[in-house]
Order: sequence, then C-alpha cells, then structure tokens
Amino acid sequence: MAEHTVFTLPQVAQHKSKNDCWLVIHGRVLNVTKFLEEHPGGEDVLLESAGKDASKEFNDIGHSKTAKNLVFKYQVGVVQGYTSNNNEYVQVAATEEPIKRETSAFVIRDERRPKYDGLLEFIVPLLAAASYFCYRYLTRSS
Ligand code: HEM
Repeated sequence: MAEHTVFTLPQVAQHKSKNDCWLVIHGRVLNVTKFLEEHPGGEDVLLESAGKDASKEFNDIGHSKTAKNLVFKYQVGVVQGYTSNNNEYVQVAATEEPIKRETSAFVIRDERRPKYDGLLEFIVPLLAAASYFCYRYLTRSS
C-alpha cells in the first residue's frame, strides 16, 4: 500500500516546490501539491513547510477534525523510523527532530459497574426489612 512506503527526511526534502510539494505530519508523508490551492489557510504556509516536518505548525493552528481527516487523503507514505500504531504513526527510532505524538484530550471513563452492584442494592434493604420484621415478631407482646 502506498501509505506504507517508507521515505527518509532527506527524500521528503526533495519535494519542496509548488509543482511538487510534500510535507510530514505526525510521521506521515503527504503529497499536498494538489491541495495547495484548496488550503483554507493559503498555499504560502504550506510552501513554507514544504519538504519538512510540519507537525508543530499543523498542531499550533489547532486544525479541525475535518483538517485532520484530510491528512489521510494526501498520505503517500511514512517517515523512516516511524511505525503504525492503531492508525497513528509513532517514532520508534531517533531520526532527526523528534515528533511529538498527538494525544487525545479526552479521558474515557469506565462507567461500567461491578456485576453484583445492582444485586447488593436490592438485597441489603431486603435483609434490613426482614430483620426488622423478625425483631418485631420476636418481641411482640402476646
Ligand atoms: C495536509 C496538511 C493540512 C491540511 C489537510 C490542512 C487543512 C486545513 C483546513 C481544512 C483548514 C480550515 C480550518 C479547519 O478546518 O481547521 C485549514 C486552515 C488553516 N491551516 Fe491548514 N492544513 C494543513 C496543513 C497546514 C500547515 C502545515 C499549516 C501551517 C504551516 C497550516 C496552516 C493553516 C492556517 C493558518 C489556516 C487558517 C486558520 C484560520 O483561518 O483560522 N495548515 N487547514
């Protein structure tokens, strides 16, 4: 698959013109030549990062989810030293500048409750009520 073609950073650096513009975002090598004119932020910012790792610039803008998903569309490979991990590419060996791995801002809370929680909620009041009636029964005046 094309998205797993491995490129070195010097190889990526050879594609830095308006007619042939590649950049790296989070270990992914992107060919954004056709996207230059479409980029809502303008082509100049992309050309400034052409042939380079633009992860920091990409993050700093705070691109939307749409923008993040578009990254996949332009992927032509990965940077040497990165490996796929659940659809994210993480650095496995020092290449040049370390690229920060993007982390999710969400904390997923496990709302599942223990299996017997519901049962206990039912049994404890039942036992309390049963104890009360036993007590009343045993202490009743005949
Ligand atoms: C393939 C990589 C990129 C894609 C797919 C992309 C996509 C987009 C999209 C869809 C927007 C519209 C706003 C949004 O949805 O977030 C946007 C805005 C923008 N992008 Fe990118 N972008 C890329 C790379 C970059 C890079 C490397 C830079 C900076 C060096 C950059 C700078 C900007 C700026 C300045 C805006 C305008 C933000 C604003 O007007 O508030 N983008 N980009």
